[in-house]
Amino acid sequence: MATQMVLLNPVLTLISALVIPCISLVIAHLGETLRQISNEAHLTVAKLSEYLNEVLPSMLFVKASNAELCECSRFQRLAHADLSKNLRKKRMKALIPQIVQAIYVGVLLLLCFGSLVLLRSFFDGSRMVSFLTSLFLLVEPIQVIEKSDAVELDAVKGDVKFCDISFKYSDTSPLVLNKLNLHVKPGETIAFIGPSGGGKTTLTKLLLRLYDPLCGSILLDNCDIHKIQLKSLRRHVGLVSQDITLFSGSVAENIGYRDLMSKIDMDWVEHAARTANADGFIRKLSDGYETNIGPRGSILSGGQKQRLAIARAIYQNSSVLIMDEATSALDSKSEKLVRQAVERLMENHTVLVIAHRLETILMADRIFLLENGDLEEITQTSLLTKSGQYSSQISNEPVI
Ligand SMILES: Nc1ncnc2c1ncn2[C@@H]1O[C@H](COP(=O)(O)OP(=O)(O)OP(=O)(O)O)[C@@H](O)[C@H]1O
Repeated sequence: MATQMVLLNPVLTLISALVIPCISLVIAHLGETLRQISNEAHLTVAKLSEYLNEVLPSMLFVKASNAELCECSRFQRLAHADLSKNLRKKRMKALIPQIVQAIYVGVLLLLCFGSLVLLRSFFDGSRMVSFLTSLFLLVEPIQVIEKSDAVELDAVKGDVKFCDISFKYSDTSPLVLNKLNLHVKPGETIAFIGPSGGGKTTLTKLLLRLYDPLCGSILLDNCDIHKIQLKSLRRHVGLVSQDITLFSGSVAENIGYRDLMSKIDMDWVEHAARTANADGFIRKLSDGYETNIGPRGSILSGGQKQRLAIARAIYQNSSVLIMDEATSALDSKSEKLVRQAVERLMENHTVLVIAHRLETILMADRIFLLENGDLEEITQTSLLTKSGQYSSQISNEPVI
């Protein structure tokens, strides 16, 4: 387009070349302003939800302390701050395309007018239209500031690479991870052990892109996770969390959580439950797979909850699984059923497990000690000889 413009009229092209960077600067400035406003809006909504999470479960205490009015006004203050920040964000979002378009139209009109007045003699109408069209097509891509080139991954083998990863939670806090490198091959199970606060959970949070590393990159099947659509990344990387998040709703809805907004595949739900050793107890519930398990799965035992969480991971069918091993005590029969389910899970997935039980650690292909931001591979033998040293994190007993 630029060549075409030079051929049509070099003088006007020169003028346009001066104008285009100015437009880019204005657009970049608007984008930066929007980013700042968005950040502020995220903060206010975070404060509001933090407040609600704290106060709603303490309602009994609030009432007993006659503090309803005080809490009501605190809520109103936070809600109002959130509302005004979000309205500002919406206004800015709506305004930016209008401003950009107004600038384009203004510049085009200026160019039309200038060329008519100054160059009428050697710049006819058709050449003029051709020039302006070329200019428009040239400038158009500048506008795509919000378009993402993130890719969607269809199938993933489960190859994960952490390359020179460093991370800290804030500018003032110390490094949690320090130039850490790890290559996990497809189908491998890696156990992470280490002292509390060593950074095991943080490492897995980076893989899920809950946080971005300070430097370094994480690759999934050799594709930088920054370049993968977040939705796609989290479809391929599943999480079985330690606190076992179950929701009020039917067993089927909890297992088929991934498809809650579409159609849950009941055959696949039952397959997942069978693989996770959960089918037996589910069928004994009053309504089988349609039984409502109550808030946070309150009608289920600890072991049943764990098997349901594993069934959900199997249903999700992610190639990579992050498992933060639950530490709650189970009786030996239940413990065996859970262990079997975990073993089956490990068969078909790349698994990164934050392990607390010695048995789980020994099931892994490789074991890594994460301490003071560094990762050190240790063999089973040295683990067993050193087990006294890690005894606060590892136990043969189900409880740490
Ligand atoms: N959201 C957060 N903001 C600030 N610091 C955090 C946050 N989460 C964790 N940390 C800090 O980062 C460090 C690593 O925490 P992390 O949860 O990754 O450790 P961990 O090895 O998983 O510990 P544990 O075995 O006790 O779960 C700790 O010092 C912790 O205090």
